[in-house]
Amino acid sequence: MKSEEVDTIEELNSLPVDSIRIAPYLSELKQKAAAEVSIRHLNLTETFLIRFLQARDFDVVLAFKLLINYHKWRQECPEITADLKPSSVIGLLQNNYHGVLRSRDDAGSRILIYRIGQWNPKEFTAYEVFRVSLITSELIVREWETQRNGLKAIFDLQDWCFAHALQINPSLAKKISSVLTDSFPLKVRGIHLINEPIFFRPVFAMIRPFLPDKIKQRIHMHGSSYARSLSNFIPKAILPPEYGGTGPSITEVCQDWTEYIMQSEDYLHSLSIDLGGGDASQSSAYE
Ligand SMILES: Cc1c(C)c2c(c(C)c1O)CC[C@@](C)(CCC[C@H](C)CCC[C@H](C)CCCC(C)C)O2
Repeated sequence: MKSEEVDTIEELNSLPVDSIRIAPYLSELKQKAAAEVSIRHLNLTETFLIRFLQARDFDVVLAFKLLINYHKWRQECPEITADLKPSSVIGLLQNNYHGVLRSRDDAGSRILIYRIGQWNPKEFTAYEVFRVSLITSELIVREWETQRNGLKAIFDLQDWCFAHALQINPSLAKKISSVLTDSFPLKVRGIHLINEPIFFRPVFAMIRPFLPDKIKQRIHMHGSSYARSLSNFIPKAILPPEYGGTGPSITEVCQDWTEYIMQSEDYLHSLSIDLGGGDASQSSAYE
C-alpha cells in the first residue's frame, strides 16, 4: 500500500496506537519481518513495530530496513548493548554526566544534555559512555510525543581533552554515525555542540564522512559564546541556568533523570534478554 493514496503523514503520525488506520501498515511490516530470517525469531509486539513506522513516517520499506539495521547494530556492538542495566554506568550518572529536560521544546522534541567534562576517561570507556545514550534512547523511544517529534541533543564539550579523543577510534566513529542515521528508531532533530575546543575538530572529522547531508545539516557548532545561538533552537525557558536559560538547574535535571533510569532497571535488563524489544508493551512513566 502506498501511504499517500490514503493518509497524509501528519495524520498518521498523530493517530493513537490502536487506530484502525495504522493496522494495514503494521500488518505489512509484520509480514516482512516474519519473512526475514535474521529477525523472525523475535517477539515483535505492535508497540515495538510502531516505533519503526513512526520513525520513517509510515514508509513500510524504510521502516523494515530500520528494523533490520537496529537488530544488526545491537548484535555487532555487544560492548555497548549486551547489558543495559544502569548499574554499570552509575558512576557517570551520579557525576551528572547526563540529563533529559522535563519540558519539551515548542516542536515537542525531547531535549537531552551530555556533559563531556563529567566523563573521566580513566574510569569509563567510550563504550560505557555510549551505553548511557542507548539507555536513554530506549527509554524515550517508548514515548508517543518523542516518536512523533524526535529529539535534540546538546553536547557540552567543555574540558574535552586528549584522553577523551584517544577513545574515539574509526570503528566507534562509524557506530556513532550509524546510530544517528539508520540504526535506531528515533528522529534526530538536532545535535548542538557547545564549548567545543579546537582539538575536537579532528574527532568530528572522523565522524562526518559517514553522515548523510540530512544529519550533517542538523549538527551545529556553537562555540563558547553559545547562549544566543543555542536559544534559536531550544527555548531559554526550558534550558538550565548553567546553559543560559531559566529552567531547572542542570544538577536537578541530571539527578531526576538518573532516578528515572534507576527506576527503569528491570525494563532495561529485559531488553538485553529479549532483543525483540523486551516488554515493549510497557510505556513511559516519566511524562
Ligand atoms: C539513538 C541515539 C544514540 C544511541 C546516540 C545519540 C543520538 C542522537 C541518538 O538518537 C547521540 C550520542 C550517541 C551517538 C553516543 C555517543 C557516545 C560517544 C562516546 C560520546 C563522545 C563524544 C562525541 C564524540 C561527541 C560528538 C557526537 C556527535 C557528533 C553525535 O548515541
